[in-house]
Amino acid sequence: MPGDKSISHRAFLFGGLASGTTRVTGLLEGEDVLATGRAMIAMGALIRKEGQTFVVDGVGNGCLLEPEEPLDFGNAGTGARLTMGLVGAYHFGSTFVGDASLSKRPMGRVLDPLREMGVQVVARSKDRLPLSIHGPKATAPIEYRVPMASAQVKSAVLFAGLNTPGVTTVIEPVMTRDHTEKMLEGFGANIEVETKPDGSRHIHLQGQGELRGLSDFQVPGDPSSAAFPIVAGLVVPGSDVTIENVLMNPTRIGLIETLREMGGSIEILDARTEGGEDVADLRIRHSELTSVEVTAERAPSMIDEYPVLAVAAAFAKGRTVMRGLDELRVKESDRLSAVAAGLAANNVRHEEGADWLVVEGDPEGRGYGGGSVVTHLDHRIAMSFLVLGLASGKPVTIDDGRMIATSFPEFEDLMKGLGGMIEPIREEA
Ligand SMILES: O=C(O)C1=C[C@@H](OP(=O)(O)O)[C@@H](O)[C@H](O)C1
Ligand SMILES: C=C(OP(=O)(O)O)C(=O)O
Repeated sequence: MPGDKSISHRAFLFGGLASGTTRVTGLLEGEDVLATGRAMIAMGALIRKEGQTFVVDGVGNGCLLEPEEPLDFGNAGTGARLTMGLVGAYHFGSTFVGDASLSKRPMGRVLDPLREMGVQVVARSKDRLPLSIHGPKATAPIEYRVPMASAQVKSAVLFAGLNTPGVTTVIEPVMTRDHTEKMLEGFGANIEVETKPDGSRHIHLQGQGELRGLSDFQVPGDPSSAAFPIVAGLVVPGSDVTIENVLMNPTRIGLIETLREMGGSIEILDARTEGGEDVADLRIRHSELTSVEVTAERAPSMIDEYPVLAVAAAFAKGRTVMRGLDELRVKESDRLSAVAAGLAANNVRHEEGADWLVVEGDPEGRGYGGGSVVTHLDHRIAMSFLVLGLASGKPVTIDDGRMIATSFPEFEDLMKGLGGMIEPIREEA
């Protein structure tokens, strides 16, 4: 599996900021993560590759350099938002640009807390890219309650807190992926996490402390990428697939839990801890799936996996109901409507609501396929519908597969290696 995308972004950010050298293995070499690496280089970090290891020489906390050119984050929401937090606490200017998809996504969710800390923002319209930010002489520490379930917002405020005097506190009402907190601790930051009786988490970070590079940082395989061969293995008759080295952090395994509840045969082999994270190998066998109701509480632990869950649901007996999907509307595409449109184009019965989706499955799927899916520059829409095509009666076509390289550059080869028929139709130059 390619390295986890969330952890890979953070490996460049923390490694580039720490003093000393961080050696990272297993990093995802996808376009999104590489954009974050380039941004850190533009601000003074040195990054080189030795064999399979990325060697990152950091600048030291508080010592980033002003970037001379706009920082281009391409398709990468995580990279752009976390870096905005990071540079917001520096008394210099930086400009953020991105592709057509990223330029439509809301940035106000990270800019609002940064403004509270004293950061100036100049955006052409409604806090969308392209935009420029400039930090004050010293940012003011804040206590910030994250208004939506978002690890990116939580992390952006914590990154800003790193170069802010005093204690920055982030309160998250529901737990989201905890990679930033874990890595802050690993890199030596002074951080304390309290879980309150109501389940909310209060994260306190003492600013301006030293971060130290890590001599051996390993990025485990990405469960959000593993989701595609997992669902393919469950829905394609005759499959028996083993996927090695998958991150099993409890904040990331909602899809695996849901598919097991649907009757999916997913065996957890050799569960172990590596570099402070739970990791396992997974054996997946073709299964008869049954519909389930997926509650809104599960959304944060599988937020990027709903498009491919919808594909699994298409082959499950009964009506699968998924609730609490409002955040899907602000991803690389409006994923809720992109999924609904892709299902409609390929004869899968479904209903779309403001923040819910119902998929009515057909385990045989003979009538499925034949449609063309509009991906809207969204890698997960592209990969999900290619998986639908693997088990459908007729082929499924996607309009553009190039974005797959943002998170899973090996996708086509890996799926073909498993026996999947994926044919690129490339236009002659
Ligand atoms: O923090 C992260 O690495 C991510 C958080 C999630 O976004 P939100 O914070 O917007 O939920 C997720 O969708 C994204 O792919 C990666
Ligand atoms: C939402 C995603 O990424 P990002 O927000 O980093 O663009 C994703 O990878 O599914």
